[in-house]
Parts: sequence; structure tokens; C-alpha cells
Amino acid sequence: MPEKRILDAITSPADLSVLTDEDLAILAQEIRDEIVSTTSRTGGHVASSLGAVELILAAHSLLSCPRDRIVFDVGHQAYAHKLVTGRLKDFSTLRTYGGLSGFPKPDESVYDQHPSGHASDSLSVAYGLAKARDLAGRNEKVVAIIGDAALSGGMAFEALNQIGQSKTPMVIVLNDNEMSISHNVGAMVKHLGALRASQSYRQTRDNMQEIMEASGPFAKALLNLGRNMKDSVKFMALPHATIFEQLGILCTAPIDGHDIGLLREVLSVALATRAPVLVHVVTRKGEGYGPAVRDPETFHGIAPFDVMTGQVRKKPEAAPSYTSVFGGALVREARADSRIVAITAAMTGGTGLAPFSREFPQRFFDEGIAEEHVVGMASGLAKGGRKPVAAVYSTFLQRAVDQMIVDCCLPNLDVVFAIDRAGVVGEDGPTHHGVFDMVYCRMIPNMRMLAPSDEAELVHAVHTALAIGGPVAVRYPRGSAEGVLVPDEANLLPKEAQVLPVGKARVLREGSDVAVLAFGRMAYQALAAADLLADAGIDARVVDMRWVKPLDEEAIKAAAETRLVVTVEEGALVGGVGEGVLAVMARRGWAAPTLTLGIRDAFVGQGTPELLLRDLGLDAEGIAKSIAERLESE
Ligand SMILES: Cc1ncc(C[n+]2csc(CCOP(=O)(O)OP(=O)(O)O)c2C)c(N)n1
Ligand SMILES: CC(=O)[C@@H](O)[C@H](O)COP(=O)(O)O
Ligand SMILES: [Mg+2]
Repeated sequence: MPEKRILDAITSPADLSVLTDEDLAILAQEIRDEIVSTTSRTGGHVASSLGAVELILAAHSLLSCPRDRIVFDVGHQAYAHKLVTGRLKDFSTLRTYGGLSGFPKPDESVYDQHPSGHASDSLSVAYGLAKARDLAGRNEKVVAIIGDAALSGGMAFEALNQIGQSKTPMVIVLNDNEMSISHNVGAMVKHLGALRASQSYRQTRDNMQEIMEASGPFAKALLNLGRNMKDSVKFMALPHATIFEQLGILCTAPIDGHDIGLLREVLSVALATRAPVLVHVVTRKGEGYGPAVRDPETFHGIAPFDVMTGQVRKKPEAAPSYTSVFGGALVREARADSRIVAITAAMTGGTGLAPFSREFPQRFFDEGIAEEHVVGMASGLAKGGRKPVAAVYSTFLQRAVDQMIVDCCLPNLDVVFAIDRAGVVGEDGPTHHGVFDMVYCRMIPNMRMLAPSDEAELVHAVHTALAIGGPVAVRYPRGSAEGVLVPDEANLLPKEAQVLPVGKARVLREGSDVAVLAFGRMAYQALAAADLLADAGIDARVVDMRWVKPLDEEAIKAAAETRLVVTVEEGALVGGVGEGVLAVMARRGWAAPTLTLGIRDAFVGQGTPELLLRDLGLDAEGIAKSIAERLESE
């Protein structure tokens, strides 16, 4: 009989309050085993979740959630939270189609306060919850858990600014593991490093008397709030040593985030304090699982892996990823033009910029989780004579739409937006699908946008964007490309990159019954749909539109001469490019029956892209079926 685990007896976080520190340490190990074993099958955010186990257990053991509230930043570290809030039995479905989300999700559990996924929002959300509590005269506790890299996002700084001023009681747990996805960057990293180096908690405690004598106004305020002098001050950072304290937020000395007894001791004081308190917790990404400790970047977000070796169990891909083709194409462009510079918002590996960063370290900028700043900086670089390429995931670029409009497009600057993860991304789900970029790019004057249909087209698109000048966006999806480049070509790139004529589509297949105007990789689904339609006696033209903006009006006019104009886009239909085609037809007076296929006005769930595209009716069968039905109804 396998030994009964403490974890199996935890039905809600209330069960934690009766456990001793020793029990909680055992539970932490059981949770780690569960996380490793489950994610080895589902994939997931392993390293961050392993690093946050003790701090989550400590918080839940002291709080009464869901009355008290924990807001997770990004939420990729919250697996332990899921496991102690009644989701153990469903944990094996993590990140799968119809299963548990990889992030906190209010629809999934009353213990989840906020649909996490995008970085740096937790402090604002927690502050709002604390203010709502104050207005209602209630006294529940509010805790935000934020990583050292998420703290570098502008939104987090904006929140700190107000939290410090307002003095609203809330606890910020700063989970400092000295890592973003890769190494963390920026001056705040240095500040935190200095704090870690100069102030150990124990040293602070040992020097309590001295610190008391030198204590600043906040330590005094804390004492006045009725805490026992010893308890209150022993957790404090050295007076005035931290940026947080300068902003008006009480701050502890850095404490070991894997010592559950210490965490509980410090957190209990912070939670009892009637002022905002930042608890500086030092953790290690991947803690407890060797392969993740050794390679936290790979284990930040990993596909299914072998538990013994830590090796990813990936089938060999038939084609390179769009991301790697983009990265290779940009390196080749940069060799030919020294004005080209590349910028990322903490996603060097994810955006395929690692080769660029190695070859051109002086021309590469990782600006941390700071998408607004990245786009603003691109504007300055362009104005200063450089050709910046801002490579940002579609979903995260949503953060910087204002900077795209005002800082880049209004002055019509030469900025290339390399929009990766455009379309459905898969298991990360609704917070991460890149389905709005065509909407937000289309609406901005001066912006031009390409949606390459395969990896060869992507190479041409990058070349075109750099050649034509002005703000140009290139969108391409996550994962394997279409396999159109033969593997023995040097660098997997076409020999010559072409400048694509602006606003000109290309016909992939002639046909006279219906015309399918396809955007991006949907062109390949449309071609396969055309084969299916041919079996049913329907002759479909397939057009790779290439440009989302400007649209090829001649192609639209020709399409309007068939029995049905169909648009297919992997993006939101409301405000999307299909609507753009309809607007052209209306403006020009080209009347024809129309069918716009894309993502209806709803958020898309999680699952493999294949399953999601099937559900959305955006695979070949779905497209063919919609067209056949529409023709029948005419
Ligand atoms: C707005 C935004 N930009 C980028 C990301 C991608 N991202 C997810 S986690 C992460 C690093 C987070 O580091 P940190 O906050 O220190 O947490 P850790 O993983 O170290 O626990 C990044 C860049 C994101 N989720 N949201
Ligand atoms: C949590 C987060 O936002 C990232 O880790 C994201 O999951 C990365 O996605 P990719 O796997 O597409 O790079
Ligand atoms: Mg970190």
C-alpha cells in the first residue's frame, strides 16, 4: 500500500492551518513531486511553480481564502495554489483541452481572484481589492505575489507609486529568484541584488537593537500600530535601504523562501501590520528538481519531459518554427545593414532573438518585461537613425498599442513590429492567444501589416518591412512552419529575400465559383479546403492576401465577381481584416455574397492549436463546410 500523502487530505487551504512547519515541509515535497510528475506529461511552467511552493503554502496557512485574497502575478507559479484549493483530482488535466488552466482563472475556482497571464498587473489588482475592502469597511487580507522580473513592468511601478502613498494595508510578496525567463535585467535587479548581499534577515534580527535606534519613520509607524517592538522590527530591512521604503512601503530584509517556518513567522507579522508591507523572499527557480535547477530557462515553460533525465519528449519537427526562421532572417538582414537593431521585452529565446543577441550584442536590447517602453524606445532609436525591430508576442504587444499609435505611427517612423505568437498559441489559453493584433494594427494610420502564409513568405516579409520604411508589422504564428523550405538550404532561408509589392496579393489556386481570401497560415487551410470543395464540385479560388494593410483591392474586386467572397483570418472577427474586406466592397459598391471566417466575439480556450482551430471552424474541413453551407443557402 502506498503511504498516504498529506496532500491527499487537503481539500481546502483551511486544512493547512493545523499543520506544523514540519508537516508543511513534507507537504511541500509532495507538491513538488506532483508538479513534476504531472507536468512531465502535460508540459507547463515547472521552474517558477517549484520555486514558489513554500511561499504559497505559508501564505495559505495563515490566510482564510477565499475571504482573504491572493493575487498572482503572471500566475505561472501558482500550481501549488491549485493543489491546495481543491484541484488535486483534476490536476492531471492541467493545460489540456477542457482541463485545468495553467494560470489562476476565476471561472475555475473561487480561490482565483484574477485571470492571470500577463505580467506586472498583480499589484494594481490587489491594490484595487484592498481599496474596495476599505470602502466597504471590511478587514480581509490582500496579498500580491510578484516575481522580480514582473516587478520591472511599468504597471507594477505605477501601482507601487500609489500603494506607498495610500498606506492601504496589503502585503506584497516579492518572489526574488534573480531570474526572468532567462536572466533578469535592469537597475532594479541590481538594487535587489544589493539588498540580498547586504542584509540577511538573521543579521538584521541580530542587530535589532541597533536598528531600532536608527529606525526610520516607517518602522516607528509600525511600532505605533501596536506590534510588539521585537516582533515588528526584527523583520525590517535596514532603514532607508530600499526603494520600497523610500516610496512608503514597509519592507522586510530578504528571507529564505524555502524555509517555511521563517516564511510563516515573517508573513504573520506582515499580515498583522496595518500598512503596506513588502516581504522580500529569496527563492530558487526549479527548487527540488535537479534538471530544473540546472536549467531554469528550459524549465520555465517546457513541453512534456522525461522525469529521470529532464529531456523534452518532443517528436522531431517536420519544419523549423516560424520563430527560428524569423531569427535567422533578421540576422541575415542585420549582417547587410548595420542600422538594424533588435529589441525584446524579456523574451529573447521566445522571439528567436538569441542568435541575433550573440552575433550583435551591441545592437541587441533586452528591456525586461516592459512592452510599452520597448515600443517607445523603438521610436527613439528610429528617430536617431537606427532601424529597430521590436519583436514582441502578439498578446503582450496589446500593452503597447498607445506607443504604437503615438510614438511610432504618428511620426511615421521606420519601426518594424515582429509580432510572434499571432493566432492561437495552444495550451497557455485565452490570456496568450494572439488574436487581436490585426484589429489594433489595422486601425492605426501609417501602419502597414504583412501576414506571411509560410516561412519563405516570412523571410520576404521581414525583408520587405525593413526595405519599405515607415511602421510595418509582420505577424506570424507559434510553432512549426509549413515546411516549404528545403532543409539543405543554407540557414534554412531562401537564397534571396524579396521585396514584396505593397498591398499586392498572390493567387495560389484559380477557381471561379468562390474566392477565398486567406490571411497568414490560413492560406494552407484554405488550399486544403479547396481540395475538399473540388470533390463536391465547387471550384474555389484561393488567394494568399499577404497584406492585412493595405488590402489588395484588385483581388477583392475579382473575388466579388464570383458567387461568394470568403475571408479567412486567424484573429478576432470584430474589427478584423475580414471586416476590412467588407468595408472595401461597400465603399466601392462591389456587391457579392460574403462569408467572414475567423474568431467570433468570444475568448478562445486552451488546447492544442489543431483542436482549437477545429473548434473555431478554421481547419480545412471547417472552412469547406462553412463555404458549402453558405453556397447552399444562397
Ligand atoms: C506582459 C507580459 N510580458 C511578458 C510575459 C512573458 N513572461 C511570462 S513569465 C516571465 C518572466 C517572469 O519572471 P518573474 O516575474 O521573475 O517570475 P519567475 O518566473 O522568475 O518566477 C515573462 C517574461 C508575460 N507573461 N506578460
Ligand atoms: C507565462 C508566460 O507568459 C510565458 O512563459 C509563456 O507561456 C511563453 O509562451 P511560449 O511557450 O509560447 O514561449
Ligand atoms: Mg524571477
